[in-house]
Amino acid sequence: MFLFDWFYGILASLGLWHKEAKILFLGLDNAGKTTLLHMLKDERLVQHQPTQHPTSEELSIGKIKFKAFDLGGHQIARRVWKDYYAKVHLFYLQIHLISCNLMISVIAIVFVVVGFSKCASIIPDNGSCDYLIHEGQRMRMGSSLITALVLTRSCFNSTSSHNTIAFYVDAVVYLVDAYDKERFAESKKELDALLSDESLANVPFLILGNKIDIPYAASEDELRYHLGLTNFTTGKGKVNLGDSNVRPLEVFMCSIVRKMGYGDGFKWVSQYIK
Ligand SMILES: Nc1nc2c(ncn2[C@@H]2O[C@H](COP(=O)(O)OP(=O)(O)OP(=O)(O)O)[C@@H](O)[C@H]2O)c(=O)[nH]1
Ligand SMILES: [Mg+2]
Repeated sequence: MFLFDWFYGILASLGLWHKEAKILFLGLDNAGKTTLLHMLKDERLVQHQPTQHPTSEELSIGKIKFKAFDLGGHQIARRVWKDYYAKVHLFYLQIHLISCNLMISVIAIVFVVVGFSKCASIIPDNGSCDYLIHEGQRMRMGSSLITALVLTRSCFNSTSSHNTIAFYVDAVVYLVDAYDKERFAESKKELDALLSDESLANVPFLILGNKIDIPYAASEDELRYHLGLTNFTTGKGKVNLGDSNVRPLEVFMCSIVRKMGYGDGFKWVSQYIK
């Protein structure tokens, strides 16, 4: 099978069967992310509803495991993109009960439970608790968290520290609808935000200009120009960027429905996945 061959060939040549590569599929709504994911998964062209919730697919071919994350592209969905690549600040909060008024303690505990209910983990440990808080979730905890901390300060002795780790992303595949010229500026804005995010510094970006089967879709040069990439792409084919500290970035035009173009793109990006 053709798709099997090129996919296996790309990943096998890189030794990716030894690890689970994490690739994010990003881009505006209607760009074709889910269509691509399913085309890679089972080579089927399916009409999808707009993606409401992030999904991931383990693409397992032979011994190769490859995890692709399809994050919806509409405006609300874009807010969670960061949760999938941002550096994670782990807040380490150790709380010891030191006193006090039972009523305040109970209220404090309720607020703590509500406020921290979305935390990554809660590990009871001899009367103290450690809370690991995901940076992306921190904002959403809102007032109950603040109230919890204020209350706990009054009846608990707490110490906190935090350190930063990063979720590792191997590559970003950024899809653009090459026919929808009116939305190039919006697409550029989102792309610029991703490219300037320090959590994604040095992560290879494959930009796919999709839907070139539609007459009057933008050409590659046109797309590069509108995305502001004219002088920023790093070259097709095998380009060794090893010691240069330059982020690999390239534009490939494709038509997912016609099964053309994206294979070259994946082949290109795979050389930069360590
Ligand atoms: N003509 C054409 N249409 C395509 C192509 N790829 C995808 N589409 C169509 O574009 C529309 C949107 O595709 P989706 O894969 O749902 O887009 P998405 O990026 O996942 O969108 P959200 O889930 O809203 O973020 C669908 O109607 C697809 O059939 C292509 O190569 N050519
Ligand atoms: Mg989708």
